[in-house]
Amino acid sequence: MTSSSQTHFDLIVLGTGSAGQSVATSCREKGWSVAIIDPLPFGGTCSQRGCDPKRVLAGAAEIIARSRNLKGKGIVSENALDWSDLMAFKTTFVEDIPESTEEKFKEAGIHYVHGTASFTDTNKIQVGEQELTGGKILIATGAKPATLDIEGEELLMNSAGFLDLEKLPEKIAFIGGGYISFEFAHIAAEAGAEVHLIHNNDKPLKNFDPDLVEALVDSMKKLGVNFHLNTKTEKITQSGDLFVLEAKEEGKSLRLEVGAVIHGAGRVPNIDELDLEKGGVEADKKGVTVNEQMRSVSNPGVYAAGDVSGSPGLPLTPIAGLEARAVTANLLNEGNKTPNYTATPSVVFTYPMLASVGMTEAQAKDSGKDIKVNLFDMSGWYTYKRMGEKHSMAKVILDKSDGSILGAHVLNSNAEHLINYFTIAMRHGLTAEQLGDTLFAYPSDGSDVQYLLELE
Ligand SMILES: Cc1cc2nc3c(=O)[nH]c(=O)nc-3n(C[C@H](O)[C@H](O)[C@H](O)COP(=O)(O)OP(=O)(O)OC[C@H]3O[C@@H](n4cnc5c(N)ncnc54)[C@H](O)[C@@H]3O)c2cc1C
Ligand SMILES: NC(=O)c1ccc[n+]([C@@H]2O[C@H](COP(=O)([O-])OP(=O)(O)OC[C@H]3O[C@@H](n4cnc5c(N)ncnc54)[C@H](O)[C@@H]3O)[C@@H](O)[C@H]2O)c1
Repeated sequence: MTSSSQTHFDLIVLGTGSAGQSVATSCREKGWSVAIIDPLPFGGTCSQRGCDPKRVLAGAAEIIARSRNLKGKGIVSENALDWSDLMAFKTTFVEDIPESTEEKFKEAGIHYVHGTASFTDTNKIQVGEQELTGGKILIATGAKPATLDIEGEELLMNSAGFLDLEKLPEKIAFIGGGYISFEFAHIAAEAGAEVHLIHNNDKPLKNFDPDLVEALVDSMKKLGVNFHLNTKTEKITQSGDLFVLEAKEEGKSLRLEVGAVIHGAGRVPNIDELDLEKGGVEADKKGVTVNEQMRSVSNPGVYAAGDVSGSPGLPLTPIAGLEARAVTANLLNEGNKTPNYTATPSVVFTYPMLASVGMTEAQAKDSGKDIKVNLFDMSGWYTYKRMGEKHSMAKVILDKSDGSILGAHVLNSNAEHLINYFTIAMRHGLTAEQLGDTLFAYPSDGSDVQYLLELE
């Protein structure tokens, strides 16, 4: 580790998440002196408070759903989730991360500081009592739950709180109809809670295909999730151990008494504490304003990557990695690397899973291209029938002029795999004919792909 008296570094990194760690370690490997700062236990959101612990819980919920689908078709046992065992299992994935991340920094000779960083000048960072100067500075401070302007908002539990719940409340409400609420609502419902999902308009999961979202909502309603669309939460109060949520659902009063109200209503770039003005760093509500090389448009010594960057990339882990790799290349070679966002896949880890890559049908229609839309209910197809899946759909959008694949949208147990096949094809320019001509093992999810790609 570098001496604690050192105050100048070739690079100062703010944030130890996917983006920050990647740039810090790569630059250090090339001999740069690097400092990294974070106020929270090192390791960032995805591994400790996001994707990874979430998927451990979702994986168990998936087993329950899968066995229910085959009940009476060979499966007899009534499966059930034990929340505290599941949480203990989840903890095994996250508990070592802060220490192992810190150890990694130590071994690499990266100077690390626990604390909240802020700019004091264009190349100066204050953290606690220390002031550090950086040849270059990377802002990789991620995102945080948006402020909702609801009376009693301080009573909301955020996503990290849900992932740490020691006991699952019997009744639980989620505000927002996006990724977090859908994924957590599914887990909570499979674990036996009464679940309410409150969304402020009639389009939950607004960036996904509406036909497939409708089918997912139908599937979750059958599981017992209560959807409150076009609903405005007005007030949250506490009454003993319970929380009272008062809302207007399509003009009518809604009152819910629940054990927890979870914030799933959007995340915003984490910039409020950075004093960006002192650093001469421009930002807006999308995050730090960067050019195509991820460099601040107002301070050439500053870069941003991941959820905090105001780039066109979605706030997802693979994008944090992609942007970090571009920043590293530009720092090390003073080069001109721009992240290639072509075909960014995204999955909502419910069961069935909902996945998407490329254009939606509406975007493809607006593009003026000559398109073919292949929409299939696949629930009767062998792959899904043998697993007793009632909700299985795919929509693939093709460009008739050159046979290229413009978008793919899938709802079923294999959506995470199918979307990756489409992503490979779209990112590397394979046409529908070429993807359809690929040999996939039979019988597998891949062997269905050819039937989704008909151009005539
Ligand atoms: C519940 C949940 C589930 C998710 N699931 C998925 C998923 O399944 N798939 C997927 O692709 N994405 C998922 N995401 C999104 C994914 O976690 C993020 O896109 C990714 O973690 C962003 O990485 P990052 O490095 O930009 O930021 P982060 O990992 O958030 O790291 C930012 C770090 O900066 C630190 N920081 C903040 N302020 C300061 C400061 N002033 N000074 C120094 N450090 C600071 C923070 O403490 C944090 O550790 C999920 C997110 C959530 C919340
Ligand atoms: N599987 C994944 O990849 C995954 C999972 C979780 C989170 N994430 C990332 O985290 C980000 C944040 O997730 P999220 O689910 O909080 O946000 P989101 O942007 O996906 O959805 C939030 C929804 O809440 C609604 N909303 C906003 N204010 C509301 C209010 N007062 N009442 C009711 N509804 C309201 C909005 O209309 C919006 O559709 C995502 O954009 C995503 O990038 C990804």
